[in-house]
Amino acid sequence: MIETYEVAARGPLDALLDRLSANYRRVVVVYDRLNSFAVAAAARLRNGEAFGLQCVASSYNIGWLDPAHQLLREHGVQFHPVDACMSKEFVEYLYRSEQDGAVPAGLVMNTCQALEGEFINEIAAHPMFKEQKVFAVGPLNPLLDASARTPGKTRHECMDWLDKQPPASVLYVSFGTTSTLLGDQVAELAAALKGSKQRFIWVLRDADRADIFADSGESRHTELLSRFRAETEGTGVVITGWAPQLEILAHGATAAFLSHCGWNSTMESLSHGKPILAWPMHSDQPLDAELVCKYLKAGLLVRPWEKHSEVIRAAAIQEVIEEAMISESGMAIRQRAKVLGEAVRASLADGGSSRKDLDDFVGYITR
Ligand SMILES: O=c1ccn([C@@H]2O[C@H](COP(=O)(O)OP(=O)(O)O[C@H]3O[C@H](CO)[C@@H](O)[C@H](O)[C@H]3O)[C@@H](O)[C@H]2O)c(=O)[nH]1
Repeated sequence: MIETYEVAARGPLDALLDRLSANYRRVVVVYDRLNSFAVAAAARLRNGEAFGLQCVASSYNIGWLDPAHQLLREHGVQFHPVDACMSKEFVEYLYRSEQDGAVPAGLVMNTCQALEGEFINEIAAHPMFKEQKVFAVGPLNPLLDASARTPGKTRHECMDWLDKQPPASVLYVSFGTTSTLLGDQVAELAAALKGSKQRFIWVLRDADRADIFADSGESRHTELLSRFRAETEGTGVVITGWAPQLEILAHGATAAFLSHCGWNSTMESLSHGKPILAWPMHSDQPLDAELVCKYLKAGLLVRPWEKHSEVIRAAAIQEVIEEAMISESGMAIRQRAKVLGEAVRASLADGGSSRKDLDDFVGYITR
């Protein structure tokens, strides 16, 4: 399917770049690294250059290049073989696009020194990237303040509920846009949330198909949901549509995030100082979970990758929720995430490393 998209996208991209190239001194193409065909499209122009936008962790790059890299080993961070975490077709596509020969001018990465300094510096010095400029400009997500009101926008009703909860008391649960939990696993997670007696917001959605804003979890779980909502009324909220994730993570009542560890969710959570209960599903997520829990020490593993084909029982999930929300070790992890959150924010402020890299990037492309 991705090949079909690529074939269809090449023509319109070439046409757009030709138009821009004729009218501007320089054309800079910032492309998602999955769209590496954009490198050749930029190279065709007399005045074009391409920068890969890296939407995954730079430690994932390191693991991809050398799964037994010292930086990973030193911290007990495990890089699981890529073909154990992704479909064979997708891995083949990634290798093919890596080998198509075209080299971009550089990389713009959604990460920052405060979280991944050692890995970023290692990438910048790596022979594979030595001809390229590397800029770590993350987080790319907006940083919201704790009152979490986006001016001019209608607030999601869960935010009014969150306003009424005590500070740092709510667990936010979401698995991003590409995962669907088995019915049995949904039931176990529901039992764990109820059993833990902790406040929660649970985004129960299936993987996106066409419309990302569509309600995608309600119908499959009607029976369970009506019972669960009645049993947990006042303690939690279930959302089956699109949740205002950033606002929830920024809110002062939110204590922690039970997450699949997609890189955007990981950055969004840490940049708002919230620890992660890590439940990786596929791709880069197992490494992100290891990075957060073992390297950054700002999370707890709910499900180690080795158990990804098993249904995790309620008791095991509940144990991790309780550890994160009410134990002393959980408090230490929450405190660590808070400190990291402040460091991430400082990266974007005047004098911060991401601010400098962004200024350098803009300086370079406008030279
Ligand atoms: O109800 C929802 C669900 C999601 N989001 C947002 O959607 C994004 C989800 O991104 P991410 O956490 O990275 O998860 P995925 O959608 O699963 O991301 C895919 O792409 C990422 C890289 O871009 C990879 O790291 C992941 O493994 C891959 O699954 C985030 O910005 C969330 O804030 C919402 O705002 N509301």
